[in-house]
Formats: sequence, C-alpha cells, structure tokens
Amino acid sequence: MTASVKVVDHPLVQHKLTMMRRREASSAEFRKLLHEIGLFLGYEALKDLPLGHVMIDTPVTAFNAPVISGKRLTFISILRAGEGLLAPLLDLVPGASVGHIGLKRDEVTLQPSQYLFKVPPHVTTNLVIVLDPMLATGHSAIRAIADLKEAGARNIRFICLLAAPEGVAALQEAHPDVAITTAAIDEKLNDIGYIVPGLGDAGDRLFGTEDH
Ligand SMILES: O=P(O)(O)OC[C@H]1O[C@H](OP(=O)(O)OP(=O)(O)O)[C@H](O)[C@@H]1O
Ligand SMILES: O=c1cc[nH]c(=O)[nH]1
Ligand SMILES: [Mg+2]
Repeated sequence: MTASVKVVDHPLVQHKLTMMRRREASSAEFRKLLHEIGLFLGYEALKDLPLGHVMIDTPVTAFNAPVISGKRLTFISILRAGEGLLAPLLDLVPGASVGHIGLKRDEVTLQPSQYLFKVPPHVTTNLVIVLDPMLATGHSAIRAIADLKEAGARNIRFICLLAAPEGVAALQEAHPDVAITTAAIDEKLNDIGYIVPGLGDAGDRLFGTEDH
C-alpha cells in the first residue's frame, strides 16, 4: 500500500507560499516565510505522535496530563535547502536528533551527487523526518531515503514545501512506505527540471547565492 500525500491547504499556508514564490521576495522574507510554513507542515506531519500521561500539579489541582511519549524523532536536513525547514521543526521538537545529507543536483543529468552523509545512530529506531523544500524529479529525496534505509532507518516521513506531480509519483513508486506532507503540488516540471510555477532554486533563494 502507498503511504499518504497530505497537502496542507490552510489559507495561511497558501498565502505565505504565494508571498515566497514572488520573484521580488528577498532572502530574508523567503527564509522567514519558509520558517512559518515549516511550523504548519510539522504540525500536520506529526499529528499522530503518540501521547502518554504524567501527573502534574497545576496551581489548582493534580492532573494526569498528556505528554508526547514513545516515538523519538530524528530530523534529516537535505542540504542546503533542507536547513530552511530544519529550524522550524526544531522549534517544534527541540529534543530531536539531527542528521545531514548533502546532495547537489547535476543541472544536466538531474541526478544528485552526495557530498555528506552524517546521521545519528538512532535512525534505526526513531521516527525519521526527511526535510527538503523541493520535490522536483524526486531523485534527491529517493536517494536520501534509500541511503537512510541502508543505514537502518525503518520509519520515515518526508516533508517538503512544494512538489511536482512527477516527483510525488517517483517518490511513491520508489518508497511506498514514506508519507509525504507538502504545502502544494504544482503543475509540472519544465524541460530543465524546475517546478512550474514553482519558486526557482530554493537553496539559492534561502541563502542569496543565485547568479547575478
Ligand atoms: O527532486 P530533485 O529533482 O532531485 O530536485 C530537488 C532538489 O534540488 C534542490 O537542491 P539542489 O541540488 O539545488 O541543492 P541546494 O539545496 O544546495 O541548492 C532541492 O533542495 C532538492 O534537494
Ligand atoms: O524548481 C526546483 C527544482 C529543483 N530544485 C529547486 O530548488 N527548485
Ligand atoms: Mg539548489
């Protein structure tokens, strides 16, 4: 069975995404908006975390109160652009462990090459959330998740800001066990592998490295 694809269509998310897509949005605006949307995406992707209970004292009474229990979390940032989602996810779950996978897409072949793979040992037992704003051909996400499985990860979810239908289909085909949470599925890829209408190169826009 194929895992779910959840599009977070909340008006606040859609509005903020529109602001990000604008050519004239600065890196500072882009980063801030990605952070804000990342909080909503994380909220949605983690909504089934199991709860336990602990006894606490409020100023009024003792109370058996809900707390997150059981699942420990590892966030995996696909460099560079994943860093823009890592920060809001760590705001939500400060105690999560963090791994980094450095991938750079070749502009001609559209295949990613890996320059870093550094993940904590608990990926084998934790719930692993892979973060990358862009799911275009899907090659980068597919490679990252394959390498995480090779490292022993078994329980993996993927959060992105924006997906192409081609990327969603490819990721579902390669990793049918991985649920996807995104703010939008756009129309298509263009002939150089960019999401249309998209927002351009997320890494460059986050870090201000686009060609001038
Ligand atoms: O689905 P795909 O076709 O693989 O494309 C998506 C990948 O491309 C971008 O990274 P990029 O290679 O530009 O690296 P960067 O984050 O350093 O800019 C993006 O952040 C994804 O990792
Ligand atoms: O549209 C795209 C496709 C791949 N990577 C990006 O950053 N943007
Ligand atoms: Mg890039």
